[in-house]
This record gives sequence, C-alpha cells and structure tokens, in this order.
Amino acid sequence: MTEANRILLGVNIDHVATLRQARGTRYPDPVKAALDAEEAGADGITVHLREDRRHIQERDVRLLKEVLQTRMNFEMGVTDFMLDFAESIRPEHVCLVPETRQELTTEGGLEVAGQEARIRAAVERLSKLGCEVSLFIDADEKQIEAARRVGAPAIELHTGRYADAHTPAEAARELARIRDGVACGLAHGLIVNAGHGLHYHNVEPVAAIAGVHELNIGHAIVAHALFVGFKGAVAEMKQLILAAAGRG
Ligand SMILES: CC(=O)[C@@H](O)[C@H](O)COP(=O)(O)O
Ligand SMILES: NCC(=O)COP(=O)(O)O
Repeated sequence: MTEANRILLGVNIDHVATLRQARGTRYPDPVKAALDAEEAGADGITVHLREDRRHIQERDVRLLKEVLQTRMNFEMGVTDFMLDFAESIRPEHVCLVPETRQELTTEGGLEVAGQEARIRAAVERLSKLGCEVSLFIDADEKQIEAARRVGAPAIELHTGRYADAHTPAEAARELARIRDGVACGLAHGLIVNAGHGLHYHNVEPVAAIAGVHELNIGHAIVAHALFVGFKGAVAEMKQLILAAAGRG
C-alpha cells in the first residue's frame, strides 16, 4: 500500500454510550470500546459531545484523553461552552459540526460560507491550542472554499445523503458529488476526510476515492459489534476500507 492510497479509520464510539445512557448504567463503557478499537486497528477515536448529552458525557472525554494510545477526534458544535471545554481537554483533532437538539442525527453540513467570521474565530482559537481543526461540511464547492478561507486545515465531507440514497441512481449521484468534493478539497490544499452513515455494504466506493485521508465510522461498527464483538467489528471494517483503497 502506497502513501497515496493509504486510508485511516476513525472509530466513533458515541453509540456505545447511547446504550449506557438508555438505562443510566455504568456499562457498556465507551472507554473500553475505544481501547478495543485501538487494539483492532483503529487509527483514531471519534466522540461527539452533544449539547443534549444523549450519549457521550464530559467524563468520557476526560477519561479518553488520559488513556487513548492513538488520538482523539472531538466533534463539537460551535458554542462558547464547547470551545471552553475543548480548551480544557486539548484533543489532537477537533471537528466542528452543526447541531440541533431535535435532530435524530447530524442532518447536514456546517454552514461555513454564511458565518465565516464566527467559524474563523473558533478555528483560530482551537489551532492555537495545537488542535488540528476540521469542518464537517457537505460536498459543496462553496462550503469547501469557505473552509479554506477560514483557515481550517481539514474538512470532513458528510456522506449521509449517499448513505440514505433510496435508489442506485441516487447513490451514484451522491457518490459523484463526494468524489468532486474530495477533488475540490485537495485542489485547495485541504486534508479531506469523510463520514456519516457509512456501513459494511456502502463503504467501499467511498474508501476507493483517491485522496480520502480518513473515514469516521460509528453506528454501523457498534451495531455489528453486538454480533461479532467490538474488536472483530473494527477489524472487519478496517480490512474492508484498506482493500477498497488499494483498488481505488
Ligand atoms: C457529526 C457526526 O456525523 C457524528 O457525530 C455522528 O453524527 C454521530 O453522532 P449522532 O448519531 O449523535 O449524530
Ligand atoms: N463524523 C461521522 C462519524 O463520526 C460517524 O458517523 P456514524 O457512522 O455514526 O453515522
């Protein structure tokens, strides 16, 4: 595998915490899931501290920062509280995401073009702490150009519309949009990651796009882990994306 088709897997462990929060128990522990994921080949661990705390809690983030062997990708909304919290944690990576309380999951990309001053201030503040900042955006040229203008070194393209496509033709259109977004991001000198809604049956075409640096995948891995265990689920996904990237 050459550097050009190397691809990283960030494992999102939010939904281990979803199961714990459903009963207010101490288990299952997302910290244990993170350590298992690392042993199975995860290149990083992603967590999203939602404003409504439906899954990951502040304590999880603090503990993870202490014990991770790889690196944390901390997803957060652009709020004063989250910026202060990130400052206290200093994650290696921070991904700025849009967030609304009622949504079932992250519905669209961050609007960067319409609020450049606010996003630039957040990027600057986090970058000064040593965090590599990425912006979770739709594969839209306008947003990608805005991401570059506000000084983010990386973007994560939202793959949710591809994952939710109802027909093969729709999936093909969304995949082409992601492919164009990757090319556009690379042309602007950005690190290009992708994620959301990716699973064992739809991930390969995305992993095969040349230039994608990292895929962040959570829900599908946590779900598969129920049947094969966490390490097995991570290893299977890693194998799948490496093989696809090798073909890409
Ligand atoms: C921003 C993003 O794509 C992930 O955080 C993902 O949304 C997992 O968290 P939720 O399922 O709570 O949206
Ligand atoms: N940023 C996307 C992510 O972390 C994982 O999303 P999902 O696989 O849980 O949909």
